[in-house]
Amino acid sequence: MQGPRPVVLSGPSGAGKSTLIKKLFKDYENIFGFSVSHTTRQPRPGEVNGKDYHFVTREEMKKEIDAGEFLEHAEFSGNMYGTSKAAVQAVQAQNQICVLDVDIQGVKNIKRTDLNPIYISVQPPSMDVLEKRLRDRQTETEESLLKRLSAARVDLELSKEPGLFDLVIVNDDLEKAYSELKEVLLKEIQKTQESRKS
Ligand SMILES: Nc1nc2c(ncn2[C@@H]2O[C@H](COP(=O)(O)OP(=O)(O)O)[C@@H](O)[C@H]2O)c(=O)[nH]1
Ligand SMILES: Nc1ncnc2c1ncn2[C@@H]1O[C@H](COP(=O)(O)OP(=O)(O)O)[C@@H](O)[C@H]1O
Repeated sequence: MQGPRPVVLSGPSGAGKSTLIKKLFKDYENIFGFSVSHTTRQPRPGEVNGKDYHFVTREEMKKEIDAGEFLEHAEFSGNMYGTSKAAVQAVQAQNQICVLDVDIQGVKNIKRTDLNPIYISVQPPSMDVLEKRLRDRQTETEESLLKRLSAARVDLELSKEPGLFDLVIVNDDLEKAYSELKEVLLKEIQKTQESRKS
């Protein structure tokens, strides 16, 4: 039997993807599995290697890309990010719903694969709110923050392409955004819960 459909969450840095994913994983332990990406950026305080990301050097990552080990990869804000085939396979081997957090280039590149996920865009209510949330998060330098805001403008423009996403969630009120996310995933969640009983 085919396993559950994966889920791709995309949208500007600071839109709330990680927050929504963390809520989902807390409420549905064992139903979802995170596709742990590779990145060349530095870990933030609290981030765990192998859990949040595989933190690697540019050389290591390039070597693995050349060896054909990646499903997709992209350059974002001066760093490399990518989804290894192993990251997705590890989740699918557990028969869990695989959740991928990728930028818009990732969305476009995944469309060329046979992954067949549900594509969801998480968007901020406005650029001003996005800037405030990114500043309040206190993870970025001024330079990195400005790069992210400029990438966000491009992202929001490109996201308007008809048919690119199955659902756009505007993350104004967190609980409302989370309900919308759960609703679109309900069928896959139920299927996965059922398969656990048999
Ligand atoms: N294409 C691609 N983008 C990724 C991947 N992992 C993370 N990203 C994206 O890279 C961007 C920056 O991520 P990160 O540095 O964690 O910052 P944050 O989104 O502000 O928390 C976000 O848009 C992520 O969705 C990946 O494996 N592939
Ligand atoms: N609906 C919301 N209202 C207020 N703050 C939010 C909301 N959603 C997320 N945040 C906060 O905004 C910041 C960015 O969210 P985060 O999940 O890190 O975004 P992303 O993973 O998309 O980069 C975090 O500090 C988070 O706590």
